[in-house]
Amino acid sequence: MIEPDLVICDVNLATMDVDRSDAYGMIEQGAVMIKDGTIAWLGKQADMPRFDALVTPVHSGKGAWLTPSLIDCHTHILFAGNRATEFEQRLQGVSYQQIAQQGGGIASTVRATREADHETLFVNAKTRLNSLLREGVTTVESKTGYGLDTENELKLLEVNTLLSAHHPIDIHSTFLGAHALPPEYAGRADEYIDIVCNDMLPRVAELNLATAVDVFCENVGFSYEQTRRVFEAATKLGLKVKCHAEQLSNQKGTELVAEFKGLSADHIEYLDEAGVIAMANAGTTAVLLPGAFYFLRETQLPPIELLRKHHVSMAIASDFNPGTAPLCSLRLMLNMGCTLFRMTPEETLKGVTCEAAKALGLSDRGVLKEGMRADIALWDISHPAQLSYQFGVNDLLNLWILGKLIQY
Ligand SMILES: O=C(O)CC[C@@H]1NC(=O)NC1=O
Ligand SMILES: [Fe+3]
Repeated sequence: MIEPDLVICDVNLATMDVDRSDAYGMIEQGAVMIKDGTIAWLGKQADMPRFDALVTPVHSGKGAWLTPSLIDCHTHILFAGNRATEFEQRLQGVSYQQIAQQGGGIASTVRATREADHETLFVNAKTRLNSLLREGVTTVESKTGYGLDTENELKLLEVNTLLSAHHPIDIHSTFLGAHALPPEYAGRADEYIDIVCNDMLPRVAELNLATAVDVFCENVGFSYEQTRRVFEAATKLGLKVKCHAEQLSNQKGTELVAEFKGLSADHIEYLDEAGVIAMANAGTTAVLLPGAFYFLRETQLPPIELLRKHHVSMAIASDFNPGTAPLCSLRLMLNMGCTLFRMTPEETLKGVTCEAAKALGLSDRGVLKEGMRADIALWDISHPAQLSYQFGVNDLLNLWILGKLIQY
């Protein structure tokens, strides 16, 4: 007999377990038993093992739907200031280039972030995490990238450590020192990459402040060769790599991150079939970011059919950032994944659960399965497709992290 800490019954399960033949890994009229923060048993309620109902808390879902809680595998929540005035300028026809020449764009967020202390950055990020928590998000990847010098990039990683200790959401840190060229290195990109590789990365690894390293490989970011240098330095230090790749053009960043068996290639609107095949061969996950596509009014769609053809995992994330995706909602991304990218509701729900876990190199979450973390969401819906179909409806009934009920 199992002695669970909690039993959740009278529910329908969208397990997202690809080993189950039904869509969404569906189990109707199911139940879940939780022990020590993990799933001890799940299945048809009629098959549930005996337990002592007198001592075990039982939560009836009253026929609602249970899924793995959601994972936002690509965010830039660590920053100060905002770019609302730029938003106005762009609506009046001022181009990105003109704004950047005026010292706007990423540079303006870098100035504000460098001036901000730990507390300001913590409070800013906490507010954004609370918004995601209310949508059922319990794991978030948080990138650096607005410090752009050793002191400030480490400051951002220290804030991530504080957030993980003081917020229920599980934070995974990615170092993105190669996000943009800081103004003091204008025209000297190779020298800045020297600093990233020889000063920042060793400190990040020594202090164990990040689990992955990302680079913005783009004609307005860093070159293929500069990206390779960062990946080589990261790999030597035992850090996994991922890449903002093919967002605005094809710089072959995806093939490069695949060469390093990287975790993910992110954005990939301009990806070609050679890049998709490289991802398939390397097991690299595609991270699709419909929020930036929408906010930039991009017209080049990512190659969804090619990703399907070559069985490349597809995750979806918010890319929340002040410049190209000031949209702090993973549920909105579920809807945009279908509406803009023509993905199926099952693909988008996989994109924020099991595939998002894969994009972060995590194998302990994102699926309702025995042995997995009991990170679970209960929804007031009559079918899992409703999670991408409807937006803005308060349909989250309950949220558990490691089997503990979360107030949000
Ligand atoms: O504009 C910003 O602040 C970030 C832009 C953001 N960063 C990146 O690598 N791609 C993006 O869209
Ligand atoms: Fe991004």
